[in-house]
Amino acid sequence: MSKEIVARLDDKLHAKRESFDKIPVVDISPLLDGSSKQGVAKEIRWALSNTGFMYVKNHGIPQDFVDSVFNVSRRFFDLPMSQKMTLHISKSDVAFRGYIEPFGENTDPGKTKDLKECFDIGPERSTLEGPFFGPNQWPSSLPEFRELTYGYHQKMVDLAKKLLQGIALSLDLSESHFESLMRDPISVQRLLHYPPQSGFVSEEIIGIGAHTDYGNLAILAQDDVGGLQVMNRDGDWVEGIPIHGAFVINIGDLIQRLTNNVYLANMHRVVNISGRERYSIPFFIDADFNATIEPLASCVTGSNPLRYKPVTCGEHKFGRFAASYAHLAKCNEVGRQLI
Ligand SMILES: O=C(O)CCC(=O)C(=O)O
Ligand SMILES: [Fe+2]
Repeated sequence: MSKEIVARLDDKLHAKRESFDKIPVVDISPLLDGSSKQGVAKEIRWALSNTGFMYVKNHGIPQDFVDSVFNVSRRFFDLPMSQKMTLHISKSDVAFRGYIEPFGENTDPGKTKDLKECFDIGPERSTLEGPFFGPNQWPSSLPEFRELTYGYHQKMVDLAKKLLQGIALSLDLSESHFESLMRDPISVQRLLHYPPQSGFVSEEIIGIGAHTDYGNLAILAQDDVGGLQVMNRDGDWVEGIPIHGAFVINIGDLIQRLTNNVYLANMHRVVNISGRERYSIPFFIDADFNATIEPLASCVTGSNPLRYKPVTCGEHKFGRFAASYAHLAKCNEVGRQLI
């Protein structure tokens, strides 16, 4: 049965479908079980320096657990708006936890309003300690939500640390290179919902505007709806087609800075014209708030001269948050004084 076309895309929103030999799918079991860490590191290097993003499979997170987090996420976003707004991110001060409504965060603020709605969770604290560290907000009407989503967050922290061991090896660093920068890292477990768009769709409003991720690494679980577009190193938009059981891995700004652009933080965006609701579950891991990130000497050469000054993780991340959150626009200066 042919599918009814419900949306027409602005030319600027087209993405091509790359063959999979150009978007590597890396089996990371030899990294996790230690049988061939260097072999996986080699594949990671190829992926991140050529295409710039990759899928990982055999990551050890059971699919039925991922599915149960998708289920509870759907139930959360189905709650009435008035209930979701009681958990609004602005109520968590600068801990940045809770619900973000459509257009509440715009990741390409000069160009695009983001239609997505989100829920953010981070490392649990009993009181506000400073930017990115404070109590989470939990929906009282979904008692299982907390255990499932926070459990998923914990598993993602562990997986991200393993992936960063592989990334360190891929850069000829010791596998523990990132440990001293990540004793108590900033991390965000996010749930996302993208309503479908119909009619004429332009860059002005899409699921999530073009952006790079801010930190070290993102691990993304997506449902089977599709709509993720990733820019490859040639500057072409390509479809990040869902692969059942695999995660999409994106490098964030901090790894781009660390590697002096040897690995690029890919631009990506979401355009959901499938006619279906789309859900995704990205996890972001950064470094410690005060960790200084500067280019590795091994990545600075005659043909690739030094591109970045040192920056602290917290300073970089806060700046990107302040630029993209509607609720922070007015308190940008106030927020900055808290750093
Ligand atoms: O939903 C997706 O597929 C991508 C989400 C994303 O890029 C983000 O939250 O930073
Ligand atoms: Fe992203």
